[in-house]
Amino acid sequence: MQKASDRPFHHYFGQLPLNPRYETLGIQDPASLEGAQRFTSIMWPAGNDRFRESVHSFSKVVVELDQMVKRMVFDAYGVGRLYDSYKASTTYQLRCINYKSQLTNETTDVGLIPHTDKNFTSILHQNDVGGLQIKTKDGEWIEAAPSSPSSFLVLASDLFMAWSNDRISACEHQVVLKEKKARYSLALFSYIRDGVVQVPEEFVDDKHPLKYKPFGHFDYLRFYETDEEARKSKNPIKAYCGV
Ligand SMILES: O=C(O)CCC(=O)C(=O)O
Ligand SMILES: [Fe+2]
Repeated sequence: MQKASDRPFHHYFGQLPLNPRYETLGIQDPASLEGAQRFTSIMWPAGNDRFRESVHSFSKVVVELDQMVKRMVFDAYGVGRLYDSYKASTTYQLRCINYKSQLTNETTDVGLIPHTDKNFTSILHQNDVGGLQIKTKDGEWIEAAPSSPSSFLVLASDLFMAWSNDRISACEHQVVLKEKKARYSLALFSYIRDGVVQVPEEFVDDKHPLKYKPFGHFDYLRFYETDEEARKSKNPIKAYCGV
């Protein structure tokens, strides 16, 4: 397998001791023709137009959904003025995820252990094999069953929480594999490519003191990737840049 990205968390993952059934490949900038082409040429040096077209057209639509949701949230929180510059510094990764149906002597139903994502937003789409669960604010796990085959789930991740000075919570989720079939899902992750992530001044006042220092998104990912303690922490983004 060719390592095709120097960005943290943009490469292949699989055979992880905590998540043995989870395996995923990341496609960088999937909504651009160049991004879809770059990945396709790595996997199929002789070309695969159908795959490239599917990645590109799927990602374009899901990126539009991401932008629409974020614009609504920025407007609702009174910081619509920041949306365009935020959008200009956003980059995307599409992760194609496979949960193996069975491993030899495999007994675990763990697909993915409980976590929050380390990006800004995640948009998830799963096949007919369910398993995604979301933790409510009361600490209860609920099934996130799609209402139709074309359902998408938009989750706020660590960056959305830090940027909003904790007004928005990062969504804790996990995958529990109850069926014997293979499970496939697609996750579009958004990242801040340039500059620092900073809490807007509108979110800070006497009642809401600043909770996060300005930080770079990829610096946070590198910290998380290399720091064992950070990965064990209940709230790694607070450990990284909490005030
Ligand atoms: O497979 C899913 O539905 C969720 C994937 C996920 O949470 C992740 O890759 O971070
Ligand atoms: Fe996740």
